Amino acid sequence: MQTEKNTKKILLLPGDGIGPEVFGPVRDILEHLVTSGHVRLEWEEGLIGGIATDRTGLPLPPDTIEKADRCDAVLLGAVGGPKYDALPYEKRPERALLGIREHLGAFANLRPARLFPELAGSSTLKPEIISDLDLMVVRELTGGIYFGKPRGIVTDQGVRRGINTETYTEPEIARIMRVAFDLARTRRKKVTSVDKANVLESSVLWREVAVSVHKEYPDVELSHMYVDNAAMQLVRNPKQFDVLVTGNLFGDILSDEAAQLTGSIGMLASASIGGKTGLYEPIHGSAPDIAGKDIANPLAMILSLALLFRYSLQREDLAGVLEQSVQNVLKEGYRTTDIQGAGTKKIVGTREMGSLVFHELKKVLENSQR
Ligand SMILES: NC(=O)c1ccc[n+]([C@@H]2O[C@H](COP(=O)([O-])OP(=O)(O)OC[C@H]3O[C@@H](n4cnc5c(N)ncnc54)[C@H](O)[C@@H]3O)[C@@H](O)[C@H]2O)c1
Ligand SMILES: CC(C)[C@H](C(=O)O)[C@@H](O)C(=O)O
Ligand SMILES: [Mg+2]
Repeated sequence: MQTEKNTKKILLLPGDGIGPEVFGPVRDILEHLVTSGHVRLEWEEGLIGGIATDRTGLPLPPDTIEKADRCDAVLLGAVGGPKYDALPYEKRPERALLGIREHLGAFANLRPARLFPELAGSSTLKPEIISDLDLMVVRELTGGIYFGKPRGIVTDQGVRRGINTETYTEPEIARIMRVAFDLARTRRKKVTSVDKANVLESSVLWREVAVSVHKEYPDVELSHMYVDNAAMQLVRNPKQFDVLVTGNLFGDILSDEAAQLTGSIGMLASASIGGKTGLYEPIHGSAPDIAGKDIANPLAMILSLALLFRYSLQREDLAGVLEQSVQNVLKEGYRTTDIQGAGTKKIVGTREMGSLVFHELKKVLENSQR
């Protein structure tokens, strides 16, 4: 095990709904890693989303931005909820999420869909379709229709019109392509670029830039797929994919689909990198339908912390320890309700699952020191 020379700092933003619930084990894990001397780390907490609006009037208060700016990485739970759905766009919790991604310059969102073998019987897909699944969705995160202008709702001669703009510049496409090709080099060397180039000019440019950046990566295979076909292929034969690179909106949709291949959306972590500070969050939302019931799956949150160790703190060893701890708990047959299926020995709640992983982590660390 390595130890850190300098103390690193991370910002914890639990957010709304199940966010604070799935965050439960995070502090215990961090505390233990620090007190046992495995990492030199400090953390502070901040407000984001609906809870920030409730307490400060703003979904992304300046205090949160200031804290993020002094940190090496940000770990976020989830934002949003029905209470805030009627707010104007600028005040909505989701706006804060886009705001912090944009502020940090975190343009490359990595969403790894890897099936733990123990969960082959938990997905709604047949085990033979998903066994050994290991694909990476690389989603462009700070551009596209999420940020394009003009946007808004205007009234034209008494008729209301909602407007959003899908727009990508050549440099925006080139940099996300490089992230995808670089990642593919560490994997199975296959990139599938997903677009809608049969209809959208932004996708025509996307494809052209993909082809041109590919010339720097002759050792990586590049193919193109229309997004409607990609959505179908993901459930027909997902193992054909290694790295899928796509724009903001397509990536949002395809990654929820990919999550279900791994058993549940409660399993899929994400890393948003490329800017000054990495942002780590599960891909799921605040799940108002199950919030407060102690049934949410905390594993995507814990696996997001693993990604933080991997990509922002360069601690592959600790990322591996966390992933191993999750796997060991699954191997013992513990499941939250969303991943119950073949191999389940006991259904546990959010808190119990978190504490099982925490105790397993202590064991894995002890064994690694022997
Ligand atoms: N990154 C984020 O903060 C983020 C992401 C997506 C949605 N949202 C927001 O969350 C709110 C709810 O959105 P939604 O319902 O479309 O998406 P959601 O991801 O919150 O929930 C979708 C479904 O998945 C289930 N689910 C989600 N996470 C789970 C977990 N960890 N364990 C078990 N089941 C889980 C939920 O119960 C629900 O049935 C909205 O306000 C939305 O804008 C936030
Ligand atoms: C809540 C929403 C703004 C967000 C997105 O669309 O990026 C979410 O769905 C996600 O996948 O992180
Ligand atoms: Mg989403």
